[in-house]
Amino acid sequence: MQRTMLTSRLLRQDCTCKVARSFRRSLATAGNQRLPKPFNEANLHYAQSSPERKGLEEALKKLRSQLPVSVPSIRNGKEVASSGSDQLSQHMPAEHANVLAKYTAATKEDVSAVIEAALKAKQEWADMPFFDRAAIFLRAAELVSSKYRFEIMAATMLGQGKNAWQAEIDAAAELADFYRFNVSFAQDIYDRQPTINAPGHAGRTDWRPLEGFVYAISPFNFTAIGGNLISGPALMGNTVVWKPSPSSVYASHLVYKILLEAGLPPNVIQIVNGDAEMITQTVFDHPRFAALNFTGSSDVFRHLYHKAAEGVASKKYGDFPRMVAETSGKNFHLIHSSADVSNAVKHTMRASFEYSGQKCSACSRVYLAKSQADAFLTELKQHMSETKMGDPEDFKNFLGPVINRPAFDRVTKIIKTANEDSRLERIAGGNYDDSKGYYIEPTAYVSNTLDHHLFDQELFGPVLIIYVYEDAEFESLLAKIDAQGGGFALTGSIFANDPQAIRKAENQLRYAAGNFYTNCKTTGAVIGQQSFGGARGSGTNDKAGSADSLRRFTSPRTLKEEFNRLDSVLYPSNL
Ligand SMILES: NC(=O)c1ccc[n+]([C@@H]2O[C@H](COP(=O)([O-])OP(=O)(O)OC[C@H]3O[C@@H](n4cnc5c(N)ncnc54)[C@H](O)[C@@H]3O)[C@@H](O)[C@H]2O)c1
Ligand SMILES: N[C@@H](CCC=O)C(=O)O
Repeated sequence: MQRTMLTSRLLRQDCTCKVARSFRRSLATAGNQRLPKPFNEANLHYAQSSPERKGLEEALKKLRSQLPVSVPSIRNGKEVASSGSDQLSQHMPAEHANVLAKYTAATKEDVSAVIEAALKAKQEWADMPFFDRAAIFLRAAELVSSKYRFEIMAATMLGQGKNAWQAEIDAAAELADFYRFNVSFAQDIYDRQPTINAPGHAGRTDWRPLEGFVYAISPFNFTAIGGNLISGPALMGNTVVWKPSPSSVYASHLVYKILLEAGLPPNVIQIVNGDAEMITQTVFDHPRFAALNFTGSSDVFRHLYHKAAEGVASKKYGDFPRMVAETSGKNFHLIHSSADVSNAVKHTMRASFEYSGQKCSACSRVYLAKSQADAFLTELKQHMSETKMGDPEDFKNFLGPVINRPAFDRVTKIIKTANEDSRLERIAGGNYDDSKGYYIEPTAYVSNTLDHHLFDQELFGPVLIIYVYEDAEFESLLAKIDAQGGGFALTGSIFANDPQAIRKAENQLRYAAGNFYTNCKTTGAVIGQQSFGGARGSGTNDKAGSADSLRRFTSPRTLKEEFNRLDSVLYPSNL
């Protein structure tokens, strides 16, 4: 009897608590909520004896002491230990004999189960108030920029071969920026509501998530890009299946772990590693495949577009899947006769050789005015001979290795062929060494002709090709710059002090770059300041780091309600 009374008291209490909780929730959600204004994470500088350098060194030491780390698969929010014969490894580009991480390849059955789990998780996630969804990503931004800053940077340095500065601007700052700014971009979209209603009418827009699941595929070269490809669609209420690059498995796992710690419910985002073709085929065979969010090379995207188009043609999918992609570039610096040469050289050094040219935005073709050529080339050669290359953990090194064996073989083959090419004069670099890591010297050639295939090929390594033009040919050159570049149109810069030259370049190169810069380099777009992406062969130009990109992961529903009744079938003109 006593027990029954106690139980019913507890039940009543529980009930009261639930009511109180739901009352609090309804109080908390009454009124329009304004999320905090986003801000760019301030960069730490890692100067000698700085606390951040010490913190990073400790994180690197700790990670080294744990190698190889085991990356578990996470299913239903729980870790499944790596095991069995389907084990794969992520090697370190600076020490290719060493394994950074071991992980398990997903089977076809795993991928199917992950898709079903994503579809199951979807309703509850989409129903969660936006404020609560956003709070998870804002919390994650804080975890990235504080508790996990050095850990995720260390993973990016050892795994993807970035030095401290490159890891800082990517895995710490840009990742936190993506989370904070995406929240504000999502808010902008939800705020888009009809502003005009006829008397007695009310209209609304319901920014629905897509009907189905989103598939995200990320490249190796930016830890932050993976974080963005998944967080944008998820913020808009979608669930996401994520296939990271095999060369960034460990850093991607940390990105995911941080999101789970920040409160992301199980299965809202799930990682599948392994055979890219099989995983993608399994995804594309599913009728609820709703969107691809891809960053990587143009050729891979073309292949994926083709596959998805086959599914569209055979009416496999409920919706026309959204295809969102940021891909390759063949980016240019155009140096005008009025340019500040020394400034142009320094920007070119950074744009072409930072992170060994492995940025989609890297400058890999330069058009140089003849009157500036001596000064430009002399200073460029000097910087190239002084620049230090080596272990990314050594803070003095400006550039490190390229990512893996295929990248090393591809770029060194380009160099070997170029070294033999009588149309090209090698002005610096040209050596390479893969005895320990995949190291390629910063290399530059001056071409005596504009009609060289190196002006049309994405190199994705520390190799630059330069053409010296007659100052008087500036205007006719613009058409050539526009026409070459391998059909890509990602980033480009003009260096000039003559406003007419800047205006002409800006106008005539309107479609040659999605991000066009004046007197600064082609790399280094900052989230919230320069949204990023290009058209032509460089992608769908939905602009990473903008509301436009998040908008692609919604399917708006228009609602209208009338408050008056209709009194007649006939129009006034019928009477
Ligand atoms: N425009 C941008 O914002 C941007 C940013 C970063 C990188 N990139 C581009 O990415 C490339 C470098 O990155 P990468 O080497 O990781 O590119 P990649 O195209 O080789 O790989 C990108 C992703 O696609 C996957 N993939 C490869 N083949 C596949 C297939 N057949 N089916 C399904 N998935 C497949 C990879 O596993 C990886 O996850 C460069 O071309 C660079 O310009 C572009
Ligand atoms: N958004 C980066 C490039 C990302 C591609 O690799 C930049 O602007 O440099």
